[in-house]
Amino acid sequence: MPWARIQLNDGTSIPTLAYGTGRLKNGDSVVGWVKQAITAGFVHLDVAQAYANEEETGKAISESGVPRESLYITTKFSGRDNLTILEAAQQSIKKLGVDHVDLYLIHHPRFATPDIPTAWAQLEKLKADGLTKSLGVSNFNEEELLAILDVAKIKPVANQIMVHPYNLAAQLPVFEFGNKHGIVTEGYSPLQSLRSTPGGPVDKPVNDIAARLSATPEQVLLAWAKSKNIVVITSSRDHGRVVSFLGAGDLELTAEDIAAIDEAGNKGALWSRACSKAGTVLPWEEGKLYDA
Ligand SMILES: NC(=O)C1=CN([C@@H]2O[C@H](COP(=O)(O)OP(=O)(O)OC[C@H]3O[C@@H](n4cnc5c(N)ncnc54)[C@H](OP(=O)(O)O)[C@@H]3O)[C@@H](O)[C@H]2O)C=CC1
Repeated sequence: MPWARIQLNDGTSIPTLAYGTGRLKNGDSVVGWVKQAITAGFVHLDVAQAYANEEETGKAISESGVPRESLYITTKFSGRDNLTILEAAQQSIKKLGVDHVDLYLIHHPRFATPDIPTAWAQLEKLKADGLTKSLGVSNFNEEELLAILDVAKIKPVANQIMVHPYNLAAQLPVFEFGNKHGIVTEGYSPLQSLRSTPGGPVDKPVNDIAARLSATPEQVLLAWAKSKNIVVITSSRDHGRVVSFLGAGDLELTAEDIAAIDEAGNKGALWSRACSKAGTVLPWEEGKLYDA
């Protein structure tokens, strides 16, 4: 099954692969990178006020020639420029050159000011005013999600959190809480192990599976994330990678493949924690990735 869409609790659906603009800097190049992703076939764009490239993303959307209604656009309130949630959403929409976004997230609970219930009520107003189709959050834990569910007239559809093999176990409680309450998990930084921890325990199963399936390690990691029934949020400036990420939706990992990556990820996380307690730094630990 290629990258499909999954149903959200408000009756809309979301494409399960997204192209994120978080690492895209340098003005004009951003337009080219985002356009390249849209032209290759990415239909879901993940942007944020904090990434400071909504305008370039908007330009890429318009230059791509792909109709707005074929795209799924997420942006986030990141507490920048002393704007209220309403002002920030209006500004983002204007910069993106659209009349509404598909999903609006609170980027981090620390931006839910003065408190989570008040911020959530402001998000609900955005939906009532037609500025966004769906509402969600990012980097929220179970307690913070509960603070919304306790008051929500409209439930969050998604919680965007970091998901890669080394932190899956640490993220499972919030992931399962989401499942229980109909909140889809979006997983960002699926390629973290390749980027910042080369040589870690996950590499061997990932490389073995990639060789067997004539795939790249990146594709295997994306297929692994997909197997968890989450929305996968990745990115690349490289045309070949962009195309290969789209193709990763067709990779068929076996239950054994998935279990081997899970196991190596857990082992890596545990090993990392034990070593950091003992004061040893492993080569693949550089970058302090293990947010577990
Ligand atoms: N809500 C939140 O708080 C956060 C949300 N996000 C969202 O998720 C998106 C994706 O996050 P990101 O961490 O970039 O996702 P990934 O883990 O998928 O990493 C993508 C990056 O990895 C690089 N890469 C790919 N393959 C390799 C390799 N083999 N070796 C080294 N580097 C490689 C790519 O570089 P290249 O361009 O050269 O191909 C690209 O910059 C962000 O853009 C943002 O939209 C991210 C972080 C936090």
